[in-house]
Amino acid sequence: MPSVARRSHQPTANGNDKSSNANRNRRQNIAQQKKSLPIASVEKRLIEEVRKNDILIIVGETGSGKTTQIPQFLFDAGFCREGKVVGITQPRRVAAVTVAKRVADECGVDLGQKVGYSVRFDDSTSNSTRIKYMTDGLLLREALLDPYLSKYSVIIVDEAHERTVHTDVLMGLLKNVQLARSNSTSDGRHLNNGDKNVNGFMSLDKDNGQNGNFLKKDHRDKSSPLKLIIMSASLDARTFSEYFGGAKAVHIQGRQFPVDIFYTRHAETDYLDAALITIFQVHLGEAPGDILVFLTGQEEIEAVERLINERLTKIPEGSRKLLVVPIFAALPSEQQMRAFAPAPSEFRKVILATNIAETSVTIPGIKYVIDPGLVKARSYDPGKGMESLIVVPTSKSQALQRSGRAGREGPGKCFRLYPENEFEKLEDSTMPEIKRCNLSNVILQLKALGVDDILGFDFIEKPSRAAIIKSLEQLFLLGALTDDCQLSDPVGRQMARLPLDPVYSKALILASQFNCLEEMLITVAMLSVESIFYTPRDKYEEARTATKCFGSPEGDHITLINVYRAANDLLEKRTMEMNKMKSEKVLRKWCKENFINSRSLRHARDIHRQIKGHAEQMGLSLASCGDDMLQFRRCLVASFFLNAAVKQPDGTYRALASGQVVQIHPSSVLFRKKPECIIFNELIQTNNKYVRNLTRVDYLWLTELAPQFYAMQN
Ligand SMILES: Nc1ncnc2c1ncn2[C@@H]1O[C@H](COP(=O)(O)OP(=O)(O)OP(=O)(O)O)[C@@H](O)[C@H]1O
Repeated sequence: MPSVARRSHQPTANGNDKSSNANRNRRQNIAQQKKSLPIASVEKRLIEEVRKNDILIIVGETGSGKTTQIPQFLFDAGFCREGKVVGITQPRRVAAVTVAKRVADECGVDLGQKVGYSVRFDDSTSNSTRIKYMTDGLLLREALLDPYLSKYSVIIVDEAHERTVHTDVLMGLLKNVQLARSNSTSDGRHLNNGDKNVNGFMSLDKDNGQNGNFLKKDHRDKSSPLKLIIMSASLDARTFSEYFGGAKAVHIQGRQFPVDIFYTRHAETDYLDAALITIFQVHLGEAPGDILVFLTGQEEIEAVERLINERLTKIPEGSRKLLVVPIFAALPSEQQMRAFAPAPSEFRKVILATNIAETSVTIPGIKYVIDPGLVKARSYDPGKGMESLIVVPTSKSQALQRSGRAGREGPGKCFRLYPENEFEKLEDSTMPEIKRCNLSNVILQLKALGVDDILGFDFIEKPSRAAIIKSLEQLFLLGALTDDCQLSDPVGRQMARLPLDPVYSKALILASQFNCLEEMLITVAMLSVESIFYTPRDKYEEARTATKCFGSPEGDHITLINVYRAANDLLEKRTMEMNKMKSEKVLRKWCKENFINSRSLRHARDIHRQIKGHAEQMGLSLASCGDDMLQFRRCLVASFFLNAAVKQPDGTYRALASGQVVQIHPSSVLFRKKPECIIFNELIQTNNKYVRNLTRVDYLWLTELAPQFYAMQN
């Protein structure tokens, strides 16, 4: 294939010719690539299977072309006639966005037209969108407004092996939607459940409610059953097949390019150091090609980023051309996209990623994967009602997915930083998230969908009874459920509409009554990001002095508000004279001087903008309590009363709801002050149990502001 560069030496009439040639070349390349994918040769047979089976399970190697090609096959086979849409869910937004971009490109259309994506807070679809990529959580939200998911002819649940809590709930929901749609009469009435429901539900929108809405839409007739496809590279097809009553499973053979797997001889004692050494070994010893390293979280990624940059200064100048690009969930989308952009040609790119880059995505240029074999996972103790994040070994299927990120454009190599016999000991697949997380959010959504009997819901794997009951209890205490376990109106309904954890949703609703919504919006945004303060070990004292000016004697919540407002003031003062780029620069400089993590702050500002929009839409009163922070602290108690702790004689604290003994984390502004009673937002479990993000409160406020819990206790 002649390269664009070579062509540019030839005389051309004008620049347009050049770019149209380049475009033509690109299109030919893409067409060629599509044809060479293993899946291309089975298009016809796959479509036949979809026609014959209402539920189909597809298992095919990573990179075989499932995610990008199958939706296009379905489109070409007529599944999008009469305005119908093929929907593809992904566990992660970054996958939904990047795959949609790629498929739009392959189809030669603008993103948002025939091909689009929709993720929380970001919608790139239009009336003409026929192939729609989205997160599983988003499809669940859509079901609140359109219980029959009537615009979809096919829904593909991709990367089902990840078993996110949303995927699992979606599975139960889709099973019922499919049944309801195949049992609908031509006037749209559902035969089994009378007028009322699919999952037993009514729509969230009141005037969209029980009887009216779905009877009007004539496309929910018998002629439009919903096709379901469950897809992954590393799926235990039997579990899914059994769940869907013996659904057919097909396997797509073949992968595009080989990936050689390497293991260490012995277990590594320091996996970060091992990762660092491997990065430099690849950089200095292997053929060109970018590197993807899997780490467990933002802090770790940022630490490794610094270490790489430090080490780079110590190697010969000619070998320094290594560009480090981080990618993790809390990074704003534009910054995440930097990982997908090519590095300048003289550089090798090393991407430091969490498991958000583990499935579905193709990062162009990646030839080497470095996998320490660890992941940060949620863990939940229903007895104590506490959720925490812990670092655990990956499963075999995660390891497979990770190595599958290489070998997509050519042969690749994967370096697993553990011995081969350790691999054999790994679990085959990850424990479903639904079995290890707080279920309040899921239950709130199911309730909003009208599912009354949560314990009886057809989960693919049931969460424990104790976890369900604990979460029902929490929702009741938050006022989201009535005495007879129905969604309360308006509080429960409002909470279900906010795309936040239920306690945070409740905090916003209460804050509008306490006249401190402005402060609470900032607090929730700042609490939603990882580590606002950044304290390098070698500059500990300097950092403490710099951040002192934001510190509030009342605690960390107000301290966070102070930081946010100081940044805002700075930007407001300068915006008049500066364009956006300059103001970003100023903010970055200010953050650096004040030991604030500028990425986290930007992310918090982004979240703030979005949740403020939701609060406005819901008509919540956007007042500020001004200097009267007492109101705000009282509101914290009314919202987060389940996280209250009191000081014990030995200086430790007892968390009142769970009875656990905890300590104040050294990063808190109240670390030395040790007030009598506190409200906290986070529990971290290391050798000790630490609470972080806390505020001093009055013990008596607990019974006054949360009598539903504390009056019962006394
Ligand atoms: N953005 C992209 N740039 C270049 N090539 C791409 C891009 N996206 C996909 N491809 C090509 O298409 C192939 C198929 O990708 P696709 O995501 O459809 O595979 P998959 O079978 O769904 O893989 P996985 O199970 O890993 O999600 C990739 O291996 C790669 O060669």
